[in-house]
Amino acid sequence: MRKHIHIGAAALNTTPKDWSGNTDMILAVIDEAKRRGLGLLCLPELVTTGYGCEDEFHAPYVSEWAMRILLEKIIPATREIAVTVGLPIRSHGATYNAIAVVVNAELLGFAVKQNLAGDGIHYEPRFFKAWPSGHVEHYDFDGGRCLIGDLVFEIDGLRVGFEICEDAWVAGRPGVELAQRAVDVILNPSASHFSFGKSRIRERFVQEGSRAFHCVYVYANLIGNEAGRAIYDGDCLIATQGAIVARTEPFQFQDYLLIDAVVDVEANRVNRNRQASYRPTFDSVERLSVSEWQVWTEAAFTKAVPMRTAYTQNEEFYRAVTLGLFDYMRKARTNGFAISLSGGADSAACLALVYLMAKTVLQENPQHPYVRQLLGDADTTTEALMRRICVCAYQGTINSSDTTEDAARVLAEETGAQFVSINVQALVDEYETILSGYLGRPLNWETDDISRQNIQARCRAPGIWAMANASNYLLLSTSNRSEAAVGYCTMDGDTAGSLSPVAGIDKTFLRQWLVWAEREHLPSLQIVNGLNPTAELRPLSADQTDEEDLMPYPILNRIQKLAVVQKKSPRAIFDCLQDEVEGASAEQTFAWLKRYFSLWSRNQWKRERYAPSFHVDDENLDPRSWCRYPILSGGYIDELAELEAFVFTLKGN
Ligand SMILES: Nc1ncnc2c1ncn2[C@@H]1O[C@H](COP(=O)(O)OP(=O)(O)OC[C@H]2O[C@@H]([n+]3cccc(C(=O)O)c3)[C@H](O)[C@@H]2O)[C@@H](O)[C@H]1O
Ligand SMILES: Nc1ncnc2c1ncn2[C@@H]1O[C@H](COP(=O)(O)OP(=O)(O)OP(=O)(O)O)[C@@H](O)[C@H]1O
Ligand SMILES: NC(=O)CC[C@H](N)C(=O)O
Repeated sequence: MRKHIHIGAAALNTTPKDWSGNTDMILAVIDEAKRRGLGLLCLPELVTTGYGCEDEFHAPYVSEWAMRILLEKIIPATREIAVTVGLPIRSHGATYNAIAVVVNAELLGFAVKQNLAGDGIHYEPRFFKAWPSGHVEHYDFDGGRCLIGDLVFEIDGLRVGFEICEDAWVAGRPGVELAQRAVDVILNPSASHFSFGKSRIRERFVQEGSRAFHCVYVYANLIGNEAGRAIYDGDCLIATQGAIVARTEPFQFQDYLLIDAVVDVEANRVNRNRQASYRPTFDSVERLSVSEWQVWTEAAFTKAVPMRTAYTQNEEFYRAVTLGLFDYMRKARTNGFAISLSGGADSAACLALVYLMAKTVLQENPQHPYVRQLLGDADTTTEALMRRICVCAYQGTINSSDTTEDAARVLAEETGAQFVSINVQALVDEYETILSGYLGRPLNWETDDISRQNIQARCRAPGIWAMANASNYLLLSTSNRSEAAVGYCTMDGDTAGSLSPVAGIDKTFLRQWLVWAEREHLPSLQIVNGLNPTAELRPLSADQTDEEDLMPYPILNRIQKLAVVQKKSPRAIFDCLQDEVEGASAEQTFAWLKRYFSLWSRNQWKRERYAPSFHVDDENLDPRSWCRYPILSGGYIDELAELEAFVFTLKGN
């Protein structure tokens, strides 16, 4: 009875060029799929090499190695199952992003990506060429020949086509053509990074693909922090007749996730048949078929589809970042994290995220091999894990307050992290003496403000670095996106570190997230949440605050969004702010804009030097993954001069 198929999708936590690690996971998930009785399994794109190999895709040996793994390890493991496996393929002197279709230990051919992802954090056109739609040819490999290109694969009468990740995000998606070629199944092997709310977009095109194209639509994504910056949520989906019938629970601390469903292929065929708009394509494309083994199943069971946890944005943030931190820690082969803990919001957020990482992994996968490697067999408490993986240091000067020290200590205690309080004033004095000797005069705050602030910030770097080195920890740099926009940080001071967990998110979000985290997880954040953000670098009597030095954070974030995301000119932003900000005079608005644009353009070099950060939305400022800006530029001098002249006219002069 050729009616139902048992089909699945898997998310894998791959690592670029971890040949044996990736292969072992692929073999394990194929094994599991066979045990569950699946006929067809879809794996993510470029799963053999890892998606994020960057310029290594130019190295001929990388595609050769992936091909060798496919032929020698993966194909022999696919007896009595059909599996799709992503790998780079060389042809016509170029590299293509391809999917091998392997059925019952036989290579049927390769489907190839037709729409490359080249926006945002994606650089695929740098590595790959797009395959021309409708084109098919022969591909010779060591020991064989098969077809490659825009193929429909016929497996035992089941017609299978592909949309490979970005293919499904474009207006002219290949699914339209595939539907006219009467495919029963569209497989979508993806590597689609997390950003806020993105899983709902995926759900929409998967559901809609299955409805409009009258097919079973199967979507497989990566899971985890693959290569450092992008985090994958592990979204896998199966839909038929416009409804989701299986999906993964996202953000899991697992090597792989597997979902499966038994679906009625015939029901889609009946629907297509009755559709007046269906116009079969009588194309000349060769079809491939195998018949020795049955892809069809006798089983016609349906399973209840588990509801996906509906995460709020605050939950999505911590789930993504904690998974990002955990994978970064283990893939960098380190033992944990060091944090210079000030009692302020940014470093507190970093510690809270490490704590939530420890708590979540212990709740959801206490036997994770890396956790066991760190803890041994005995301990399973969050506090025990935190003690093992995290050290925090408060580093006071004469400008530090008791309140911030208290905030830091109490928070560290609640998380279970190791805590030390150090006074770095003696170091500050030494460096002030050196500078004063060089200048030939005593220092004072009127003339030496920036130097004196920065000496303090820089005196905090060596100690915490030393603690990080002593335990093979990663030093977390605590900068947030609002500070990054205006370079409100001391290079080689508070920017010191190897990973910036919160540099992808703005201060306003972080502050409200900390209020949520206080309520849901860490009551001791109450002290932190009661403080006004301050660098505490000037004497306490100066009552320094970030917003006094800069501007209110909501204004800063708004300007940043209008300038960076919407690409508006200073003049256009001036008009927006005048409309939006009640009571702000033209002079005040101009002053904010002048400060923002002068600091933004002056400090691109700082953003270039930030430690790697995680991508969580399309307002990211990371120049290496998202937001390009020249290091040296005109500094908005002409734009601001013109705006200032305009503001002058408003005064009626
Ligand atoms: N294009 C370019 N390429 C390379 N270097 C460039 C440059 N433009 C300027 N520079 C150099 O940049 C240097 C200035 O940068 P840097 O030394 O970092 O110092 P700078 O940006 O001048 O001052 C640091 C600021 O960050 C604030 N801060 C510091 C620490 C913590 C916090 C907090 O929020 O807690 C805030 C502090 O209040 C102050 O406003 C100068 O020596 C200048 O020559
Ligand atoms: N007294 C301190 N002890 C330890 N680290 C400090 C101290 N003061 C500053 N730092 C380090 O410098 C970083 C930058 O300070 P910044 O003021 O930007 O952040 P914060 O203090 O965490 O938050 P907020 O800006 O809300 O006060 C801190 O996150 C922390 O890592
Ligand atoms: N790998 C890809 O093709 C990803 C592109 C797609 N727009 C996404 O972000 O999900």
